[in-house]
Amino acid sequence: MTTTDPASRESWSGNRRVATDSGRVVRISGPVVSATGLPHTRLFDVVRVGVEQLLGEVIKIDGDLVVTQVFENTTGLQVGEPVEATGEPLYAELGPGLLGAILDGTQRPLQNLSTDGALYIARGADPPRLDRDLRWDFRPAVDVGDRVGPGDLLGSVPEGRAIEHRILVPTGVSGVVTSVRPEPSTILDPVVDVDGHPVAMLRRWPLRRARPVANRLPLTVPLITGQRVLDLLFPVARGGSAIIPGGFGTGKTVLEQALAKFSTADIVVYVGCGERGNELTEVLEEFPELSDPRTGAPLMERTVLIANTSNMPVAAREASIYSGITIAEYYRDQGYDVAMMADSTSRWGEALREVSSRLEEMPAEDGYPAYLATRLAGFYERAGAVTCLGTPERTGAVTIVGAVSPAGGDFSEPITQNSLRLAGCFWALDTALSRQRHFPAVNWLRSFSQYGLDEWFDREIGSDWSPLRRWASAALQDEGALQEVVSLLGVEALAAEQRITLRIGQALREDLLQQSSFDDLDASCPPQRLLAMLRVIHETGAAMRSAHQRGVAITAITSAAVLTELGRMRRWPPDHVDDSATRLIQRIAEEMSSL
Ligand SMILES: Nc1ncnc2c1ncn2[C@@H]1O[C@H](COP(=O)(O)OP(=O)(O)OP(=O)(O)O)[C@@H](O)[C@H]1O
Repeated sequence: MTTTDPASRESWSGNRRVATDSGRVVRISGPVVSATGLPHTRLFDVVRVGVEQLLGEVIKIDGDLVVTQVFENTTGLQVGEPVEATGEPLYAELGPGLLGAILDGTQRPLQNLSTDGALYIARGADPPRLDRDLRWDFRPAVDVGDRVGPGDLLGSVPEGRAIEHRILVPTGVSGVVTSVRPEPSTILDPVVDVDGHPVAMLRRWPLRRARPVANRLPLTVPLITGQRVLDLLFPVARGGSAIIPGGFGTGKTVLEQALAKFSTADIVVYVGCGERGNELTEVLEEFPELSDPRTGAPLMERTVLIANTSNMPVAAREASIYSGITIAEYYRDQGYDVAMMADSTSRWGEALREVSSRLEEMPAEDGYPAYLATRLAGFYERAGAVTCLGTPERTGAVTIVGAVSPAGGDFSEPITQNSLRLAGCFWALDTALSRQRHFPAVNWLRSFSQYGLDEWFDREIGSDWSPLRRWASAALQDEGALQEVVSLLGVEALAAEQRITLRIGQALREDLLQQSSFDDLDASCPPQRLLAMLRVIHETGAAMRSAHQRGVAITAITSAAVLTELGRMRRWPPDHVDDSATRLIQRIAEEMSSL
């Protein structure tokens, strides 16, 4: 067996928290703690700070002064207390047992949820990130004598009902399989020997480094979100990225949660970053109750929740983002389609700003550090659809959806602007729409998607998808322009043809784009149903125009009682949408011709 760097070996075989260096605290400024006496310590090495052994990470080295950010509350910490360096960067522990977990930013299991909405974990606690005692039914995929290399499939264990957890050969390991143990094993038990060296199921990956892949693939398949406004007008690619900027209360969290529940990803990693404790407790209480709309099994069986509330130390927000994306990459490498939701990336940016100001760095725009753009880019660039390393050949994807909370809903602020340049979709939430209770409050004039997915939709859903999508988009734009005229001059100023456009725009907005996340029947809409609804609205426009050409008065056309039927499309029985659409198109045509 060959291993590259033994210090970064991924195959874990025991707890080896060894202090390589030991110094003293000389300065404390909130989460930023400086120490001396750590001459061998490197940037981003993990440190244990104070007598309570608080978890931290080196973020700056200035001569013999080592500056760290501490992921736990530093209240009570005193100058002179010891600081130990471990000589290792921050790692994620990866292996069976991750799915269904509820973790803090540094991947510690969060067990105690209090009733007042706060989440507690004892300071300095260093529990195993994954259960060391649980036995998993390892099913080998290799035989003695097989030659294996990084990323090759060694075997799998069932994790929940939906996911087969694939155990891969760690990076840096290659050779011939010399023994296989097809038996119930803990994550630390060797399951395969390669050239006589044991390989267990647990992996350790540094959080800040993207994982190697064989190949990045073009993004040609959508991640179906179940949200009509997104799938129709601003679809996100599987392996792409999207941001949801929106002012206070515009529906970012509700939308992120809807995506976590209903998108077509195999696995969801949901990171609640710096949001209010009660909001996150709601998520933590609600998710375990939910069942997977696809399999009926508990949704948590394919979900990992990372919670980092606003009352937790700011530095841990960064760790929660990196933990989330590393877990997402881990399942991607197994060949899964993973979606990572981050709510909210602004709170991470604010944490960077706070730490940077305590470091007395030169601030850039709005007080954010000059490296804000690079940090955000490093995160969004970890999205992608890839051919994974190793055999059998498999593809996987990580799609990132990041909420952004600009103060006062002002999209010109640095986090929105920097994220906008990086993400392929911009789903702009609009305060005016949310005040009108138009949800999801995605503004169809300001949002965009850069992914060309028409070909997929035309092939897989219906060949009229892309023409109808273009028609709907143009109709909404035209209606927007006409609304301005109406607000100045009144509806009477419009020609009959324009009043039909106005009514069709209204149908698109109210009967198609609006979708309540709290309506069990309508919270998620498959694309086939969406297309059927769109066809009906399109045909309604045609029927109204032909009535107008026959000389029917415009007020009779736009106020025809049958138009209220459009509002009932969302209640169609799921199995008969095409029949329901055909019947409604016929009925509207008949009623329009009887006017
Ligand atoms: N898709 C939706 N369907 C129905 N109601 C919605 C939807 N989205 C948002 N709402 C309503 O808007 C409220 C606020 O939504 P949410 O908490 O997601 O906003 P937010 O942007 O995350 O807020 P904050 O800025 O506080 O983080 C919800 O409690 C709900 O009443």
